[in-house]
Amino acid sequence: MPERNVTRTLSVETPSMPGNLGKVATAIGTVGGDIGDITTKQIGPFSTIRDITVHCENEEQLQQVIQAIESLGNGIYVRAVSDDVLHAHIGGKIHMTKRMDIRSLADLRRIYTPGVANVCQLIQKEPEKARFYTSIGNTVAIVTDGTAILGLGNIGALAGMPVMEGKAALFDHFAGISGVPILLDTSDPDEVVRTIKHIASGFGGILLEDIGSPHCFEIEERLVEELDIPVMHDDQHGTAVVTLAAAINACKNAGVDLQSAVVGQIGLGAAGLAICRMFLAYGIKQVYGVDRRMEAMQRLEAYGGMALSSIEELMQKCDIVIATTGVPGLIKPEMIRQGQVVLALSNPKPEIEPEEAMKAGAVYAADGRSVNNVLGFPGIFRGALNAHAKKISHPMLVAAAEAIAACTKEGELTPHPLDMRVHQAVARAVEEVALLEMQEREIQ
Ligand SMILES: NC(=O)c1ccc[n+]([C@@H]2O[C@H](COP(=O)([O-])OP(=O)(O)OC[C@H]3O[C@@H](n4cnc5c(N)ncnc54)[C@H](O)[C@@H]3O)[C@@H](O)[C@H]2O)c1
Ligand SMILES: O=C(O)C[C@H](O)C(=O)O
Ligand SMILES: [Mg+2]
Repeated sequence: MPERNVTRTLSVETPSMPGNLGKVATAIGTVGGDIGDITTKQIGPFSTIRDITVHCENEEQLQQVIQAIESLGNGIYVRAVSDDVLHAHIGGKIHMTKRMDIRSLADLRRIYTPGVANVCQLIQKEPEKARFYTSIGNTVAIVTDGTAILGLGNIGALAGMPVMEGKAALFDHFAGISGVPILLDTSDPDEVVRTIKHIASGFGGILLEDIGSPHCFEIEERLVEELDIPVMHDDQHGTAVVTLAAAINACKNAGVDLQSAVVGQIGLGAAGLAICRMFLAYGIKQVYGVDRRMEAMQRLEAYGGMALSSIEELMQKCDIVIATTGVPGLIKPEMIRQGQVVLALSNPKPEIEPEEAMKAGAVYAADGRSVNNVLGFPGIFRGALNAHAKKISHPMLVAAAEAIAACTKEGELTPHPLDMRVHQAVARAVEEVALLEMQEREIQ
């Protein structure tokens, strides 16, 4: 099945006569369009209007679909073409809402002045009570500087807002956490760290999102060190957790020992380097990497990985290949080695389509839609917030990866992202490890 990146809803008018819908459907299929939903909007004595959702490989094919319908003639034509994805974004995807009714003046005085003043003074005297009497303990800032929005590059924080709103929607849905997008107009580590520290008291945690490398490393390290709430760069550790889960399952399914597998990472930016560090810390001995930037390769070597000089060499050498470069089509089918596991994780388009990799001989192949950090970050923060953890430690991340792996159906690499049990299992596993770590620290 070819990749279908363009989805549009066509408003199609036909004379109200049996057979016309069939003609339209055949016209769409003849040029390769794939029909999704069909909704009848209006049936009149003379004409019928239907919304037909069509998935196409590209814009060119969409135009062919429209032409094919129009060329049917006899009163059949396309009235309008609309973009459902764009439509779904009108007004944004999130909204902050109240948690109680405001029906009477008594309600008003209880939740607002004068009642609220007492609560303020209580928190002034005992700041730790803010976690109990405000939403802070359940609110996470989703912070971006817009420098690595998906694989679209440095498009700015404002253009990245739809992604941040998406992450906030996922936080709410999968973990009941309020995510608040924060857009920064600076990438300077000093300024980013200073800004986040100035706003941190209003949040129970900080999720750094789509902040490019190498400045993301310094920003995260400093914030983890200087703040006493969980801070995690999703593109680094959220991705590493889910990739480790996929690798655990790939090896289990193939009857291979993960620790002795040869792993290759193409692209050693935020996601790629964190994946290598996670794999090395998990005990995998041979982790190779390539990047077009020398300093990224040096960073890999500093963590115990091995740099290679070309993608071709890496593809020859490795049993499991992971790519996070943001470059669609970077892996050519002829580079695939028989029996390889290929995880091409760049969004919105992978380095190679999974179907193409499988056709070329891969034993397992996945892209960034199925191996996606959505499986990790909601549960990781839920667990950390539940435990009142001050940091997200490596063992907490490993526990998350193992929980994701354990929730996966036999023969697959990752679980279904909409399966609530996965997010609950991740939260439980992370909370347990966090509480254990806190107990151990108290004993010492
Ligand atoms: N599936 C997921 O959950 C997930 C999570 C995070 C990131 N990603 C994807 O990974 C990609 C990278 O994200 P990032 O945050 O790591 O960005 P980044 O900018 O930090 O890293 C990209 C790295 O790829 C390298 N690179 C680019 N082109 C290359 C080439 N031709 N050959 C070798 N190296 C090359 C760059 O030098 C850089 O080091 C994006 O497309 C993003 O969508 C996916
Ligand atoms: O946003 C996603 O879908 C995953 C990831 O955070 C990315 O940047 O690609
Ligand atoms: Mg991201």
